[in-house]
Amino acid sequence: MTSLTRTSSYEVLEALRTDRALTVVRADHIPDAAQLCRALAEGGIRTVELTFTTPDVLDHLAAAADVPGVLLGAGTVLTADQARAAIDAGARFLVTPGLRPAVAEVAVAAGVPVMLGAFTPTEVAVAVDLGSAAVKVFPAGRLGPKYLSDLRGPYPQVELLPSGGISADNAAAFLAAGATAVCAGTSVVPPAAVMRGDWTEITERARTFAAALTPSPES
Ligand SMILES: O=C[C@H](O)COP(=O)(O)O
Repeated sequence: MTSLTRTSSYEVLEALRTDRALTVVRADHIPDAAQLCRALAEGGIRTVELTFTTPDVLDHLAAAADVPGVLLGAGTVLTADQARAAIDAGARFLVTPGLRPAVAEVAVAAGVPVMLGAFTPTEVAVAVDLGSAAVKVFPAGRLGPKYLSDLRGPYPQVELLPSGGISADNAAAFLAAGATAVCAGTSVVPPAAVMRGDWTEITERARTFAAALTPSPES
């Protein structure tokens, strides 16, 4: 294991409640995962998810797991084997796109926070029952902030993380609708910028996104 430090659900949730954002990296190639994480942190986003759709993601997790000031996790975790491997590589939290009981089982047993994906009210309840620290609502952008506030009605105690189609243009609306934090992928971390190693662009996008999370006093 790269990092001997376990991260509790409390720590992950506190980071998300404070920063109100998580970035999702979904590129076919990452030239330098540590540099990518530094670029995001410099722009004000410290919680980063590297996904299993990226080849060699385990190597990238190991390379960036100990970047200071960054909370790094694994996303698109679909199987128990992937969950175990991600934890061994240093992932401090796991995210799934949908309900994956086997992933939840591994994470809960290892004491690693897991955020299961859900879309319907029934799935949100199942995710909580499976031990999800917070529930990723995916693809939230399709139905918009009102859908998130509708989910909050029966589940005021559930930490919801909308994902899919989130950008600087709609992030504040999702937060106002009750999201604990928003998950942004391509709008903050465009795969093309990652693949060419354009860390300046990534930092700028992170900065713009972070600034959009807090409505201006006039608005
Ligand atoms: O799993 C999360 C998504 O890949 C993020 O989607 P996005 O690129 O629309 O933000």
